[in-house]
Amino acid sequence: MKKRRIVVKIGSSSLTDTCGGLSDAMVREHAAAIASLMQAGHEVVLVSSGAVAAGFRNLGYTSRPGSTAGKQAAAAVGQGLLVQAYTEAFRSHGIVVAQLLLTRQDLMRKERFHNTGRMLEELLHRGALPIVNENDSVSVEGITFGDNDMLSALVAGLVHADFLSILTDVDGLYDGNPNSDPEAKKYAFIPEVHDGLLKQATGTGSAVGTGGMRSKVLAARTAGSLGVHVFIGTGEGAEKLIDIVEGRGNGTYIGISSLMSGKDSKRWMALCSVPAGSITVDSGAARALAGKGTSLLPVGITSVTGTFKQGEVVDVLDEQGELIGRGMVNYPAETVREIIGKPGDDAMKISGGTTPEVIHCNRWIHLKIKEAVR
Ligand SMILES: Nc1ncnc2c1ncn2[C@@H]1O[C@H](COP(=O)(O)OP(=O)(O)O)[C@@H](O)[C@H]1O
Ligand SMILES: N[C@@H](CCC(=O)OP(=O)(O)O)C(=O)O
Repeated sequence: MKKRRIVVKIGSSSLTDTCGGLSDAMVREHAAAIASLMQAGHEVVLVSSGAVAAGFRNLGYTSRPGSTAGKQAAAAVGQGLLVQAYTEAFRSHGIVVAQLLLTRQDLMRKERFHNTGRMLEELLHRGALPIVNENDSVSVEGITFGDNDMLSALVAGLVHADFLSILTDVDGLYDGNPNSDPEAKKYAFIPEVHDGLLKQATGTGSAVGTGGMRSKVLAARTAGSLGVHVFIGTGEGAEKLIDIVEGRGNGTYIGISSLMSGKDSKRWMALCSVPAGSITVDSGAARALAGKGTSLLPVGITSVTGTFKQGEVVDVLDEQGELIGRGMVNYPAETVREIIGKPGDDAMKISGGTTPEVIHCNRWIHLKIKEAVR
């Protein structure tokens, strides 16, 4: 499996109950899921909310405080509790955690932006798990990130992440708030965020969260513009994040339309198959394959690696060696080598086959991940 850089955002509602206070069981479950991702070779940055929700009860509030001073005071208590809980939960997986509290100004100034990026790179390089939150206690009203959904999108852009997984208490984006509208229908895939979606996603959230679904959709739009694909939803158990990254998540995928909206075989080809080799194509073929309904012909192929058999899946690379898609081949590697660059009729004579197509368009998936790959 390709090693990816993944930002995981966990909302307050997925860490605490409505009365406030951290749920150790929830923290441990998230930690186990993140540990599985890291053990699979992925790099992870965690953006975790929960400081205000974890702290308000200890200060005598009966619900999440509304005032700025109340929120700042609750966060000052809760942030320590939050990181302590994560430190202990990750210790059992042998993972060192690092706390990073950011203010809007840290990303607004170019030098501080790059400095923050370099520090995150160093932590990732050392195998640590950065845990990011807004520095609520000192953030100045009016110049905050607004919510951690937007912070997670900006962090994903900052570290050039491939993927942002926003974990929340609802199993995806619906065309209305499912908590108040039982008829609301869920979106499985959304190619890109348009204004209509923003109207359907309200700012009404859980008792402990901020921003509701609207802030997640806005964050997904920002992440998309930074080349990061997004998942919004939920999951259970230690494998939930692996499932999400591999396309089996319980939620909504945004910005991976060509990757995810195909038939099951295409999804498998894109996400789970192990390519048996690769075929490099010239720029004309690369452009054609990006369009709809085009098959790969020998004339566009420039080189072949591996010893794949007929029916196996191969990576298709452009002239720069970037992955542009995957397909199931009609011919084994040795035959493809013989027909490289040949027109269709010649290719069929040489191969003895009934079709000139090396990969038929029905067995091809264009992976629009180029812009998201570091
Ligand atoms: N269109 C929608 N689809 C799904 N959930 C929605 C929608 N509109 C509003 N919501 C609400 O958004 C909530 C999640 O937001 P929030 O409480 O801020 O979560 P978190 O604490 O994880 O950031 C859901 O519990 C749901 O009530
Ligand atoms: N920085 C705040 C989180 C604010 C926020 O966006 O919360 P949420 O909607 O639960 O992700 C905290 O730690 O409480």
